[in-house]
Amino acid sequence: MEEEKQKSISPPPCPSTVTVRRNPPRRARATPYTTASKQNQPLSSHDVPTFPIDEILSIQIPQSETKPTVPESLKIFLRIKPLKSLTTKVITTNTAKSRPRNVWPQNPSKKHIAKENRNPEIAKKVKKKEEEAAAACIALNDSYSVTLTPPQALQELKRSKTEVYEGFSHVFPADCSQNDVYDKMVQPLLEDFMKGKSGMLAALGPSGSGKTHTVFGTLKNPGIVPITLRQIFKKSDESSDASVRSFNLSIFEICSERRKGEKAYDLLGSESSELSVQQSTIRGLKEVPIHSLEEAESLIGQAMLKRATATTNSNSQSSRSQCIINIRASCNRFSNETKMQSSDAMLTIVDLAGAEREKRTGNQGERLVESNFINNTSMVFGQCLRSLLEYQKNRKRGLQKHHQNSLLTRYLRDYLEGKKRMALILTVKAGEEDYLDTSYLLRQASPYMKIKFDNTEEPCNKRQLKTFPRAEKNKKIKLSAPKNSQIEDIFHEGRNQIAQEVHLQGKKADPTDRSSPSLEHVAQDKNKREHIIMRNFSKVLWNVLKQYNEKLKVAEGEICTLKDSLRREELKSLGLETELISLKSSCLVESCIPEVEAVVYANEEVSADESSESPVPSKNVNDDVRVRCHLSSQNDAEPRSVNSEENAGIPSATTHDETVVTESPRDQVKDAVLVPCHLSSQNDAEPRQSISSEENVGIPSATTNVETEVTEFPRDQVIQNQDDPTPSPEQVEVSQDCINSRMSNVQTKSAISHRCPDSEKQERNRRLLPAPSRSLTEEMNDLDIKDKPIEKPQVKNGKTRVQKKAESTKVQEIEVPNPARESEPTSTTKQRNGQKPRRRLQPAASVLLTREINTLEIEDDIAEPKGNRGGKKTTVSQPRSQGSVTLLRLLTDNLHL
Ligand SMILES: Nc1ncnc2c1ncn2[C@@H]1O[C@H](COP(=O)(O)OP(=O)(O)OP(=O)(O)O)[C@@H](O)[C@H]1O
Repeated sequence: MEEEKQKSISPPPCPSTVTVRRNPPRRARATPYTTASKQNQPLSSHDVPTFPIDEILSIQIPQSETKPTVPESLKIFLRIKPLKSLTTKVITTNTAKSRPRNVWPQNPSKKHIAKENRNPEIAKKVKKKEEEAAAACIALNDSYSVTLTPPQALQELKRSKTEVYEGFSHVFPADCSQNDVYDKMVQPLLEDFMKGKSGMLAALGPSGSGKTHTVFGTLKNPGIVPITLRQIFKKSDESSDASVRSFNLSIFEICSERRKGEKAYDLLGSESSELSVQQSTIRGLKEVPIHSLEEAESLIGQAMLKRATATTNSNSQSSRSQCIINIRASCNRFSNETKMQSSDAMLTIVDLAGAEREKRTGNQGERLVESNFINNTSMVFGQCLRSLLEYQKNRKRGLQKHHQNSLLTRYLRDYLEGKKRMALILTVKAGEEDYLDTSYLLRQASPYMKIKFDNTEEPCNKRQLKTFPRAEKNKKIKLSAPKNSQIEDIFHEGRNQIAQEVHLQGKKADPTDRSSPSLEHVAQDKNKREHIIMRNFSKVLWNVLKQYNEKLKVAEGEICTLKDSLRREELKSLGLETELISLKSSCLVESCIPEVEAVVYANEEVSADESSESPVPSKNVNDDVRVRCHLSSQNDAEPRSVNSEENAGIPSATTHDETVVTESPRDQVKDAVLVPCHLSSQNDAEPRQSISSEENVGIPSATTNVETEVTEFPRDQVIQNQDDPTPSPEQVEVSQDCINSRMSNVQTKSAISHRCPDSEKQERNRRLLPAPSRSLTEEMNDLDIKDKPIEKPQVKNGKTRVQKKAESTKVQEIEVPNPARESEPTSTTKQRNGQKPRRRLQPAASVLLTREINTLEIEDDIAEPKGNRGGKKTTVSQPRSQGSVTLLRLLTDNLHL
């Protein structure tokens, strides 16, 4: 136990071997202490040196100065043009003839000026006058501020006072050289440009203030463009990386043409070098590669000769256009000097046309139009800068899009939105007469100094991106439903677009061109665009299908409508046919008065024999009565002559009789009474000795509807008809026979109402009965035949349901609309709701038949409601035997009644 305790307390023994890690080699700097200890004795855990904290703390680390990054402000320079008096007066005193100004190439008159200036006397005079003149308008305070003094006249009027403008990046006095301007203003921009940063420099000022002189200069006194080019090539020569950069020069101008708006012309192109302008993109601009200064200067001279100039009161060679000079530096490979992959950079120098006052310039006509365009462009340019300033003060307001109002500002959009660095040089004239122009410019432009470039983007090759606006092309695909041919067009257009893009991208995807997108990016873009095109195509297809679906629905609706109209037309034609038949019949009747015209609607089951055997009641018809008789009968055939098998299931006949009685207006014929008589009879079997009860029972023997109608008829026709010996038509005979025969058999009424439409039944409510019928009615009245309510058999699903009545006698429904006949016995007629009494007429044979049937003690009956026009119903119950009921059921089932 003690040994174990000692082991646990004592430290572990040192290993015999030490592994030295050699990869990666980490060797601390040897200190005197460690080297000494190493030399003397080996290391042990007790000899570990203490951490040299005091030594470390004693080391003084130089504090790095972290300056807060101040956003760069817009640099505004001011250049004061030498007084006009200085040059002109000197010229006038020393030269007899004034020569026109010529900016490029150099004006030779200036040589004389320089020569005269060498004369000390003259120089003194000039200097004195220059100082006097300068004091009159603008005075240089220091390199960054000026004092503007109004002329004496304006001071007296107290309309204006002396103002101090300060904060300029630099103020160039009148006697400054072009090189001074370059050094102070252009040099910093050029350095950035050579590092791959784009920049813009613009000259602003009233007409004749020296913008063009500052930008282009003269041959002997070159401006910032020639000096810049010189410096570019000088730097390229000095730099070891000169071979990796190439420069291109492009110059174009924007001017206005009457009624044509703004136009852009390439000043390095051929004569007809109008450029196409699309939004902020100028297409077709010629970029000339420049390899030497001479080449560049030659191109500048060429462009200046092409530029639109004109003589005005302010300037003998006044620029009438906005001139833009682009120097593009493209980097071919990785730059050792900048240690970064440079991209294309653009240095843009703009010589704006000077704002003009109409009074001063005296412009008219074309010059005035130009002047308006120039002033407008200057105004828009200023608006853009002001709105940028306001936006930077209060970013919630948003940047107003003034740049859209002119082509120049559209082109310079990135600069005017503060995305790229730029510098402005204001050129002013110092004469008293120039006070207003100078004051206006300084007041307008001095606030621009507060514009910051804190959000400048890294230089990007926007021009290249603009060359193929993909988004715009995609927008052209309409999502509305086009026609079929349009779909194909869109599809092919999309395909062509993809092919075109791929072709262009393939061209751009040159491995030597670092600014072009990679091949992978191109492929992704292609897939994306293809996906968008296909999606749009499917949308279009879907819309077209929807349209066709709607059209199909409309077509179906039209088909239904046409079918309906066809059905209606068919019904109409049927109605017309029926009318024609009735007209024909009426014509026949009229010609045969007092003939009786009867139309018999008989079923196929009506046997001809039965009809022929019926007695002819023609003589019973009143002479002056026209009778239209529709007989519908249903009979179960003659029981004696037909065997049981034949009778079974065969409805004998259904007869509808409709008799129209026309009454003479003179005589008011008493016999001719308008008696709508509706007789429905149904008789089952005849005497049972000849037919078995099972076979015959239930067969509806007959249904007879008799309509009798009495109408007025001319007397003449009646007489004529009386005289007419023409016998009654066969229809009448048949109908009368049927009436007689059926009435003789009618004790019950078959309720096969579904064979006759309700309308027909209603029409048959009014019937005219002939004289025999009336007598029959009287006789039947004597027999105390009681009317029973007829229950209409309910037809459901094509089947007839026969309701049995306990008590039934016969069916008779007689309407007596003629009040003259009310006095006749109508005891058996049930009057309802105070309606007109009806008279029932039956032939004599029916009385006998009734008597016979009464003796048969028929138990069952089949009720059939007989509605009339007044909605009255008379029910008649008929007793039926068991057999007849069964037979009737069989018949109805087989015939689908
Ligand atoms: N700093 C200067 N030193 C000497 N001459 C100057 C200077 N500035 C301008 N000039 C002369 O003034 C005249 C008008 O100058 P310039 O044509 O450059 O004015 P501008 O502002 O371009 O006028 P515009 O807007 O009408 O074109 C020219 O003859 C030019 O040589």
